[in-house]
Amino acid sequence: MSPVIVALDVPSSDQALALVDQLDPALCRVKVGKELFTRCGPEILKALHGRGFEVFLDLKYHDIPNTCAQAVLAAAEQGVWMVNVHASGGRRMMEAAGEVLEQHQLPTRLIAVTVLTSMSPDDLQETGVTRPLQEQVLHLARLTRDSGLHGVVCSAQEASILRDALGSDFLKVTPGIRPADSEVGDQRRIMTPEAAMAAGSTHLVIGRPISRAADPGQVLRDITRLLPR
Ligand SMILES: O=C(O)c1cc(=O)[nH]c(=O)n1[C@@H]1O[C@H](COP(=O)(O)O)[C@@H](O)[C@H]1O
Repeated sequence: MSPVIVALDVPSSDQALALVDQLDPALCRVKVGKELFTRCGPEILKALHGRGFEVFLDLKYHDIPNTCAQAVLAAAEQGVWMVNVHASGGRRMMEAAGEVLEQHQLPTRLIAVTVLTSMSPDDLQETGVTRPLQEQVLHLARLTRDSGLHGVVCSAQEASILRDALGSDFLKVTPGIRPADSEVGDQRRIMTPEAAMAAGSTHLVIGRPISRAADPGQVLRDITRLLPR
């Protein structure tokens, strides 16, 4: 299966479906995030599943353990392939979320966001975290692994450090992917698709470079061609 996950960051179901109709489910999974889900709700998941796509529901839950676990359960019961929480919610929150999936024998992959790829070292410092950014990512990734989750969201710039520390099987889902000629936008820790795979990313989240392209299907095929088989 392809490591590419296309972020469907568009404001309507019609736009999301028009976009995925240009994508081949053999070449990517898709990600539904806060904008699309808040506007369209679970119906969009059904529509994407019906078109043969595996879905990463990216709502980045961060709440008390019970609330977070029940939200993860609600997501998994809709058949999504992957769901995420914020690692900064802590061990008890992550353990509760993992346990509820186990109790219900649901196969959904559960991962945790370490430090958002839009954050620079200065942005992180400003939140009161004083250790270097890569150390904070590693710290939260260890906590995530020790809490029993399947992997993390991090930037590809940290992927090799996490691969060395936590192994290749621990998922490293990396947004902030930018093909050489594309706009950086609000991302701060970026890498090209091929460099990210070489660094140890297991999955590449790609949004605007595909969704805002004149021919999203062609950009996806071009990226796929650059990746190891
Ligand atoms: O959890 C995520 O998917 C996520 C975490 C993170 O640290 N950075 C990040 O960009 N994302 C998501 O990944 C996507 C990146 O989109 P583009 O910047 O358009 O490629 C967006 O949908 C973000 O919400």
